[in-house]
Order: sequence, then structure tokens, then C-alpha cells
Amino acid sequence: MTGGSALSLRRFLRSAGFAWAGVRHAYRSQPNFRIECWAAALALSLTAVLGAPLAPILLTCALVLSLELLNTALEAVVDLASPELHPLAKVAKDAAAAAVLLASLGALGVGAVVLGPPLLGVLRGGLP
Ligand SMILES: Nc1ncnc2c1ncn2[C@@H]1O[C@H](COP(=O)(O)OP(=O)(O)OP(=O)(O)O)[C@@H](O)[C@H]1O
Repeated sequence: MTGGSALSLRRFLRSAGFAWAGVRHAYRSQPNFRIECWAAALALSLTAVLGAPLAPILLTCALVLSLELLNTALEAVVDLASPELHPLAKVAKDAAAAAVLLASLGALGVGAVVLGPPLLGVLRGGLP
């Protein structure tokens, strides 16, 4: 490994460590993020057990969790910039919360379309 690529790997691992700290902070401080993590784990387990297509479920889980992390980041920035009540702070927080809600509703739809039929099949007869 050349000196340059060793340096890039170290930089990548350092950045990944910061990102992991963000995930741990969100998991500790945001009840909604905890629920979404466990819902994603459940959806991915069901996908594996039922032999359903993985890609749409994986992408949907990543979308919801990423938006919740961005919502957490935005809340922190808004609280830092505007600790007092301000109409623009409310717009920012509510719009970010709406993005998470919209993605979560979409995830429910994707889950129903992708996992619904094989789940019904199992409930009617046995594993596929
Ligand atoms: N600085 C502020 N100025 C104006 N409105 C705010 C401000 N901070 C929060 N709000 C509004 O008050 C309501 C509740 O805000 P809060 O921060 O408790 O959000 P939340 O939805 O409970 O999210 P979380 O529980 O993840 O912090 C939201 O409508 C939000 O937009």
C-alpha cells in the first residue's frame, strides 16, 4: 500500500468514526430514530425470511434513517442559531419533520407492496 492510499484509508476511517458518533447520538437522543432502526431491522429480517426482493426494502430503510439523521442535524443547528422561538425556526423544523413523515409513509407503502404478498402466502400456507 502506498503512503497516499494509507493516508486516504486513515482519513476514510476517521470520517466513518465521526459518522458513527452521529448515529450513536441520534440513537441515544431521538426516540423516533430508535423506533425506525428497529422497524428497519424487522423489515430486513422479514425480507430475508420471506425471500422478498432486498433492494427496495434496503433503499427505503436507508432513506428513512438518513432523513431522520438529517432532521436531527437540522434541529441541532436551529436550536443553536435560534434558541428563542422564531417563525423561521418553526418552518425549518416542521418541514424537516414533514420530510421524515413522508418518507415513513412511503416506506409503509413499499413494505406493504413488497412484503405483503409473500407474508399473506405464508399466513395462508407455509414458507415460500
Ligand atoms: N426555536 C423555535 N422557534 C419556533 N418554533 C419552534 C422552535 N423550536 C421548536 N419549535 C416548534 O415547536 C414544535 C415542537 O418542537 P420540538 O423541537 O419539540 O420538536 P419535536 O417535533 O417534538 O421533535 P423532537 O422531539 O425530535 O425534538 C414544532 O412545531 C417546532 O417547529
